Amino acid sequence: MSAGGAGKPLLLVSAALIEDAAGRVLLTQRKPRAHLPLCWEFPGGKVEAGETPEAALMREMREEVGIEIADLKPWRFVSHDYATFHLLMPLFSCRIASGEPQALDVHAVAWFERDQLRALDWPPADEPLLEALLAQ
Ligand SMILES: Nc1nc2c([nH]c(=O)n2[C@H]2C[C@H](O)[C@@H](COP(=O)(O)OP(=O)(O)OP(=O)(O)O)O2)c(=O)[nH]1
Repeated sequence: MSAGGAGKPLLLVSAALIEDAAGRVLLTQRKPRAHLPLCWEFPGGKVEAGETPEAALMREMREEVGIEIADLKPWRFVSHDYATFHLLMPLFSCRIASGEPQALDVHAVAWFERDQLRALDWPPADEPLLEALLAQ
């Protein structure tokens, strides 16, 4: 990670840490032609102009996986330098208030056991989040 990066756009993305009663984690898989193709990641997306990070996450969860979320609490964030932009991504812990996750605008959606998480392909920015999650 670099502390420089002058001139690169800052991208603000909100993401969700959603666990079920058994401790499984809900992840989405990126599309084959997206940046970081087919990586598994915390569901979420870009915060649009005029939106709060929380409102953006609620919208993205509706659009991408068809669920309503509640009890959003800031959990961790990452600040990661990608080649063409700098990512600032708050990860909110939250719960599903209604709906069953479906792959509406993602390649796939699935629940994973904690011991399955390390074997997945993740975006590089997510490494510290994964470690924090597995450490708790
Ligand atoms: N949702 C999410 N994005 C992540 C994670 N880790 C990570 O590096 N990213 C990056 C990948 C993308 O470059 C960026 C999210 O942008 P995106 O293009 O997928 O967001 P979006 O859903 O708003 O997409 P779009 O409407 O522009 O197609 O953040 C993560 O855990 N979850």
